Amino acid sequence: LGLKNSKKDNFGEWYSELVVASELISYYDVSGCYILRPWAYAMWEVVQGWFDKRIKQLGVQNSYFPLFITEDVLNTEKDHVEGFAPEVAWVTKYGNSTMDKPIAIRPTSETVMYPYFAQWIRSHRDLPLRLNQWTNVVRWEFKYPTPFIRSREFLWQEGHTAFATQEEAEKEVLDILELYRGVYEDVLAVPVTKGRKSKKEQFAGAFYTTTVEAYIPETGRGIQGATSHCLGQNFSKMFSIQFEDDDRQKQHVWQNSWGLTTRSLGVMIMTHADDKGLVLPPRVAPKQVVIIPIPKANTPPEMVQAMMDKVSEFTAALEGAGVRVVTDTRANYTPGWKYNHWELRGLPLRMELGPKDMDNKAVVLARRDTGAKESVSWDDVVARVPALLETIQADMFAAAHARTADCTEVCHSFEQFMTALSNKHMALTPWADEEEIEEEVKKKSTTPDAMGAKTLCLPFEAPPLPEGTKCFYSGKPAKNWALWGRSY
Ligand SMILES: O=C(C[C@H]1NCCC[C@H]1O)Cn1cnc2c(c1=O)CCCC2
Ligand SMILES: [Mg+2]
Repeated sequence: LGLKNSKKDNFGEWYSELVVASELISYYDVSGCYILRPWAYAMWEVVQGWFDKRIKQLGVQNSYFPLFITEDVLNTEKDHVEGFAPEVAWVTKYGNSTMDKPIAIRPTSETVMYPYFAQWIRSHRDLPLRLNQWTNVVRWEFKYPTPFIRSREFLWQEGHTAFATQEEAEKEVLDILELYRGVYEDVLAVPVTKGRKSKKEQFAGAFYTTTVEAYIPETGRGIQGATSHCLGQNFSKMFSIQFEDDDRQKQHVWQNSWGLTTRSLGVMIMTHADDKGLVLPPRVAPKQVVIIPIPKANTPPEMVQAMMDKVSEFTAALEGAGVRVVTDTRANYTPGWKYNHWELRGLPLRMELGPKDMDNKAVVLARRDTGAKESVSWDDVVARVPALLETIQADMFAAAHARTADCTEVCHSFEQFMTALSNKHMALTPWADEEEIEEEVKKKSTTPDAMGAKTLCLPFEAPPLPEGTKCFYSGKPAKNWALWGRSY
């Protein structure tokens, strides 16, 4: 029952125990792979539903491309793949036979899709082409696997779009990035920073990469939430994806690709969960209210029946109001046991209905995020519950935002930078925007028990940069601001 061994200050153990005890995850016998149990999958479906609805409003269509990639097609784009080659998983056998050529399992689908983009796109009338797919991908990662955060197979969506002009492509990059901000801040109640990745940190195949970055205060590590890349014409030149413009001139299309994964659920869990278990933001909670009748030993049978009728009545009324309800009327468990059970699973609200409440024609609502309890008369329940759920959503975001805001220090020297890291904070610094600086800082900030810091992003919203401001590290004229941190 509940979390036996660890508290959130013992973060790694706490997280691993929590995701299993709350029945989100089961460990699987292929290392780095996890089972997403219904409580987790239901949350992924909420994220999918929210994002899918909005990309369709933008004109994106879903499709499905094969899982397998031939070797020569995967290698079409040498430098985009060679850095990642060790992570690619291959099929070499079927039955007792050996494939004459091994086939790769998709780690991402640029090379799967783009030969067909080249076939389908002939004229500017075929543009824009905007496809998305909801799939699994496999990357044989060597870094420490962590449920949701890093696994060898994960679920994601990958958007792949093609436009006639740079302007259209660049506008979409930011439209999608705004949707990713919405997934994190409006659904998962997780604050993120929008920005561009540095040349060193960006996807090698991209023209530039934009990102939403989250932060885990307990570990002092940043984490990439989702990416929206402008690919420019890099891939269209490689795959000869051309269209004829009005003057019958052949032009290479401008492309984007963008992805969000099940990692988003792990970030939400790490951000909000506590020592009693999950704390789910109402918008992502598979169930938002658990109704628990509490008959006493001496409660007359007719009142017990009245209680149960009330439970059914509130369930129907709240579901009619769009609230996701579960009831716990199991006779063989104590109220305390039930409270633990549903707190561990993170339900935002508990509705208690005891004999006193029956006499007062009221219920008690208990918030999971603050523990606050309030008595609500029966007539007000159907109005109060949705309103309280919205309040909980907003309060959870505000609390997480406050925690993260305290975790960023503006630094003008390497000493201040190292102090920020030792405080498990992120460092926002003016810098000369040179890759050598990132390499040196990463080396110098690596300690025996902590990895080096890297640039998480160049934030779109940054302080002013007055003429003459110096790079925190090199002392050279600063070109822009960078947000640095240790990261996942
Ligand atoms: O996946 C991308 C780019 C792009 N893929 C589509 C979704 C958005 C965005 O992440 C980058 N990338 C990361 N990781 C790998 C590859 C890779 O291209 C290819 C080989 C295996 C590992
Ligand atoms: Mg990777």
